[in-house]
Amino acid sequence: MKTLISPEKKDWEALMERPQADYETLQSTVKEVFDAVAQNGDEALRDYCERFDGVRPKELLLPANEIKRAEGLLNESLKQAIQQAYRNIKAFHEAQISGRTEVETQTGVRCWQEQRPIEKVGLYIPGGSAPLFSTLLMLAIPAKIAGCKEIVLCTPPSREGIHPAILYTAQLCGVDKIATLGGIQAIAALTLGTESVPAVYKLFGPGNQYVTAAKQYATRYRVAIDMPAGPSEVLVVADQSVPASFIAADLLSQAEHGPDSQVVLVAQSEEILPRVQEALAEQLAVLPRSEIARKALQNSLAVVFEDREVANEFINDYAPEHYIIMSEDEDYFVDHCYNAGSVFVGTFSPESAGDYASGTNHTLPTNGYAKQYSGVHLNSFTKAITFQKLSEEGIQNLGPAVEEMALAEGLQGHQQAVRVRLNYLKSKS
Ligand SMILES: NC(=O)c1ccc[n+]([C@@H]2O[C@H](COP(=O)([O-])OP(=O)(O)OC[C@H]3O[C@@H](n4cnc5c(N)ncnc54)[C@H](O)[C@@H]3O)[C@@H](O)[C@H]2O)c1
Ligand SMILES: N[C@H](CO)Cc1c[nH]c[nH+]1
Ligand SMILES: [Zn+2]
Repeated sequence: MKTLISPEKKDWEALMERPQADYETLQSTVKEVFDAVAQNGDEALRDYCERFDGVRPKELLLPANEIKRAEGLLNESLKQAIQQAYRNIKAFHEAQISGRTEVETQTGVRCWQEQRPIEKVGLYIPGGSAPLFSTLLMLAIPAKIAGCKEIVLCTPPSREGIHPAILYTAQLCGVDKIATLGGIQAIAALTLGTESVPAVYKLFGPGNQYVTAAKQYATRYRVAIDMPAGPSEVLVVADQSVPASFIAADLLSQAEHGPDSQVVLVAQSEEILPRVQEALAEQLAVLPRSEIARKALQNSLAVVFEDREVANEFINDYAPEHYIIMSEDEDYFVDHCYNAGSVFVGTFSPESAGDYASGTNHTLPTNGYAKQYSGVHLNSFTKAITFQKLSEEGIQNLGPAVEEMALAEGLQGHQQAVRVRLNYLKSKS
């Protein structure tokens, strides 16, 4: 980890940079795959599966009996854990159901807004380096609560097929359309539609830089995306009261996701650093994914700011995907947090709790996009539609103002739509 003591503000921008693959190479690969899928459908999907994942699936959509079979392959304690997570995530997302907003803006003019589901959605479940069945809970549960009609799931195939925990979770959530597709080709299939894979209206889910670039590219085809949810990251702010082993474990929990993950420690005192370095070394020595985590740590950062206001400004500028606050200044940092995907407050709130089972969603904006995007939530799966109904009295009350404004914009057709009604009502009375 690169260590800096009170870096000056002019140097912050460089510190905010996340590890990035070469943009031009990414874009040209994404375009190549989209063009091929547009032209050759399923056949192109099989070709790219073979090239990027080393398998050529015969059936791109999994048959229902294979999905059912997974239940028998999972041990009981894992099933219980998944069910516990399911209940918490469902409870938290059900609580987000927002009713209809209705206002009579003036007499006879009634306006209301309701959430209606996005009918067709595509869920991407990462599976390149770990089978993230937890992501399936995070996406399928709110999609179901929202009432989405068609839910299509894509996840990368391996020689052993799809991991049984992904299939079990899909069945638990009531998702039965599963395509064995990963990476750019999965996103292209869900965007363009092929013989086997239906096109959807909105794409959800995290992924590596290929997946994220493909989702951003997909928006040119009239498909929406949840947000750029790329390589995982965490920022921990800590003071000297926190056990170094907690800080190290939290940093490693995200560093182990991939070599392009980034973790940041904002220490409120320099004295913390050697203790954290020691704890990191100790924990890395026994971490099965230590090679990946070590690479991520090379792109990572420890900064010291003794002044909590400066620390807070740095944190909001960095806009972390996950933000862990372990400090006696907890209330200050919570109250002054403006840019973060999800916040973990206090010494006993490890980020892993939110990754799996506390109830919040783990599909979150990375790479500084927490400045403008929220993580996935229930209304990511809905659209707010507005309605209005004007009574005779309502059009009489509102009409003259609309006419006046339409004329001032030089739009007589608009004025006419009001005038014919007002004339009609006048002739009736
Ligand atoms: N932000 C979030 O909310 C969030 C949540 C969970 C996971 N994540 C991140 O998701 C990522 C998962 O990545 P992953 O790689 O394990 O799985 P993945 O499923 O995202 O990507 C695997 C796919 O990448 C494609 N690919 C690999 N190398 C390629 C190449 N050279 N050219 C073209 N395509 C290639 C392959 O098709 C493969 O199927 C991690 O970075 C993790 O940190 C983020
Ligand atoms: N930390 C990831 C989000 O960035 C989510 C995850 C799934 N499994 C483990 N972690
Ligand atoms: Zn994680």
